[in-house]
Amino acid sequence: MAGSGKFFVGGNWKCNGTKESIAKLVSELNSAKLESDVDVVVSPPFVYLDQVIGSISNGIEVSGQNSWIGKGGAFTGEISAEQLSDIGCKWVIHGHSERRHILGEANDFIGKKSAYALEKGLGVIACVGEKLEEREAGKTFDVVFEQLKAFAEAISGWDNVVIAYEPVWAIGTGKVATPQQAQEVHAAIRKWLTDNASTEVASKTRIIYGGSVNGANSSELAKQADIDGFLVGGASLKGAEFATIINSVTAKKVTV
Ligand SMILES: O=C[C@H](O)COP(=O)(O)O
Repeated sequence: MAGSGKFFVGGNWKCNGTKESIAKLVSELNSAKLESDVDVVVSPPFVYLDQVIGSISNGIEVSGQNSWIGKGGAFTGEISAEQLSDIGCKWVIHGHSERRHILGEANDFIGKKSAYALEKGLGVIACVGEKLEEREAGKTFDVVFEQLKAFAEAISGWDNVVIAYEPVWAIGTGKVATPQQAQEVHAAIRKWLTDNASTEVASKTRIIYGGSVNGANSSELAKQADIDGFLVGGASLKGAEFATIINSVTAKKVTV
């Protein structure tokens, strides 16, 4: 079963940029010619969210890169879902491998954060993906399903959730998963959704790929039946290249 949701492309700017470089990137994105049938979301560092929200156009929405597990208060260094919403963010990224593996965020903690953000009206980009040693040990599906289960146990439904499959070995390494490797896991995630949620959820939920996506490989990846878009890191910092990735939806239209 292929996905039926609108193509979705996220740009995760991670901990990059200055006021000046971000103004330039936003201006490139505002003037880019983008296909209309794509949901486009960019995720700047927290300190630049307001700048981007106040200047971005072209139908592009804005996401936080993280949010706190519950209501705000005495949690130094954290940002609450309410605060993201208050300044005009529509989305938040949870479960990114850099937070799982560098900052030690655990499955159940991530699931709870997502549940809270969804309750507060944000869409969640829910990231899953295996490390190289897990892939080599034949554990890719076990790891990914365990991560999905933690989201499923915490949230009350998959509406407003986009699942990002990001194999850790492909992130920022230039080592992209082949279209077949990505398709295999995306199809397995969709089957998991059929078995653990419903056929309708499986069909509607966007499953996007992340890990060294660029303007040269996005079309081949987009042609895969179960790849409904991308979560892009490095290449989303270049306006023209990010536009090429967004517009790779045209490769999808030819094949479906
Ligand atoms: O969130 C985005 C991913 O971590 C991919 O990053 P990358 O495109 O730089 O490999």
